[in-house]
Amino acid sequence: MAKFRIGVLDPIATEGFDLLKSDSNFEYEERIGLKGDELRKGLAEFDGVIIRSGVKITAESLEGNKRLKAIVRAGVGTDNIDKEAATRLGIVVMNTPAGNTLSTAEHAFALMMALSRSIAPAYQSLCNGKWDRKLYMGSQLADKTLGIVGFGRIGREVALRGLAFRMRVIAFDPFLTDEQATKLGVERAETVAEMLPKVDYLTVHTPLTNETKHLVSQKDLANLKPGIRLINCARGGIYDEAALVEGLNSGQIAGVALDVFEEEPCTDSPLFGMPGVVCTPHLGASTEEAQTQVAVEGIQLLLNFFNTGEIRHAVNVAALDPKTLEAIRSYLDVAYRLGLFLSQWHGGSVSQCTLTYRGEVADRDTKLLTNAFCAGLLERALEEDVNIINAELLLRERGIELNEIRSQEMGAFASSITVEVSGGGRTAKAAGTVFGHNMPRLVMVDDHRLEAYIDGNLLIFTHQDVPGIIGKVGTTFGKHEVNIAQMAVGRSGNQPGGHAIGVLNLDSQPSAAALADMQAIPAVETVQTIELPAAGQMPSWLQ
Ligand SMILES: NC(=O)C1=CN([C@@H]2O[C@H](COP(=O)(O)OP(=O)(O)OC[C@H]3O[C@@H](n4cnc5c(N)ncnc54)[C@H](O)[C@@H]3O)[C@@H](O)[C@H]2O)C=CC1
Ligand SMILES: O=C(O)C(=O)COP(=O)(O)O
Repeated sequence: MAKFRIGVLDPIATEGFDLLKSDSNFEYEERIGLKGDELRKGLAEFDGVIIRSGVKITAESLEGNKRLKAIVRAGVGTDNIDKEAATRLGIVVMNTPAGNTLSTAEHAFALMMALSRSIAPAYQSLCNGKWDRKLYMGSQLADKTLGIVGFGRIGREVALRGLAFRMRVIAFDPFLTDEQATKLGVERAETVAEMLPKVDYLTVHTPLTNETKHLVSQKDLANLKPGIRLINCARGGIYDEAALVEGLNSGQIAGVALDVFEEEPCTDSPLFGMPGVVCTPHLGASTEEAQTQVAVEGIQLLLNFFNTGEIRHAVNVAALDPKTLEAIRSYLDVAYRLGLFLSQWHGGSVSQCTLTYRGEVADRDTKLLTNAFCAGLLERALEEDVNIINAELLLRERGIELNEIRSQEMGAFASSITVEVSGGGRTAKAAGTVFGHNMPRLVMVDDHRLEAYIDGNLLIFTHQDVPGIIGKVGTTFGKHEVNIAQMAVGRSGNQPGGHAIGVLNLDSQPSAAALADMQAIPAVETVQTIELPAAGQMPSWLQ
């Protein structure tokens, strides 16, 4: 078997390389600093890549990529990855959310202390041969108020350190409750604006979003407590850098410490060299401990993904651990086959799909099952590869409405998936289940209950439920030397004499002449072939 090829596109710790080398299913190449066309070509040579904040994976760099299946961010922020473009191509994006939490919290705190005691300029003045003790009069942290915006992993660790330094801590995060705040010994603010006039230090620990961009801008300057010190160890752009310069010049702001910048790398800024400013080049996660942890965790994510299909810490798809995958693999297969079946049985343009999960399967991760169905439904229609990562997005992008219903009621089977697709004035319906451990079955077509294999060459014929039909069908295919492996018939409402449907599993594809003879049988109304993968044959993303 060919080895999985991994690209290491930003520097990672040696422990990560050691882990990669220990698995013989993998080979890797280090390619640091790729950009533009070089990056696009490079990305197409790998099955998986691991990155940090250096390389920018844009939509252009992924264009036409048919090989890449996984991008791992050895760290937290995935803002340097165009996740929508990755999702559209069916590439899973995963990160290592906790490996650098402590180091980053410590760095934010280090910056805060450096600001309060003018550590950097005092040392610089010593280096310049001066002994200036008066100029560097500091400010004590104890009894000061620390404002924290973003109370996730890092924000909470910063709070603990603030409390240890006997600071009063006020936090704002839309997910922070009063109860949690009380338990952690902090006060909860309702808004950032409410916090600004109260805090002596403000530190931000959120991603950069539309809501957090320029969270402190020129219009907020007058609302800041005079003499405030601002720290950003999260993402550049959360503070408006121009407003910081203005606030420092007017004296409203006493100090600014930045580890991150609107444009990175940033080697030139009006802030650099201003009194009261200390900056570092994105060093929050740069400790041996954090780098070892994120490199090992990140490589492990890649090994597990390619070896077992496990999806962990994904930012663009639901998680899927090996146990769950094993438990629902057969249902993923049924859902995928129902999609393939219905795209052909409906035959027209679909505008709405409703999936109903009944029985035990309703307690499973139905989002993944729905994705598998979408992959089947789209597979024959689209040029691009469809899998459980991109299928739902591609479906919704085509304006197709998707509904999910879950019911614990079992119906005729312990578990079943029923799907109704409609569009262009036609509605088609099918249901599937799994017999035993891994025998997928089609148990309903439109309103006809039956029990048919859902693999290989299917032939579906609707007919009037009159005696002799089955014999005639058998004779017709015998004449054309097409072997019928299996036949299932379902009646509408299970009453004799009405409309019925027959599903044949054929050993080979019937010729046009065989189909014409079939259509010529009196009482046969419609005849349609449907192509499905052979039993046990699954798409690569399901193996
Ligand atoms: N400087 C560096 O080297 C590093 C920077 N980071 C950055 O630090 C930031 C925080 O990381 P973690 O704490 O690990 O993430 P996290 O996901 O644990 O926490 C983020 C918190 O921000 C909150 N949030 C989101 N929007 C908000 C808003 N509009 N207002 C207030 N709160 C909001 C969320 O509810 C969440 O609690 C991320 O941007 C990450 O990329 C992380 C590691 C290293
Ligand atoms: O984890 C994060 O979000 C970081 O910003 C750390 O960036 P880095 O991996 O040190 O380039």
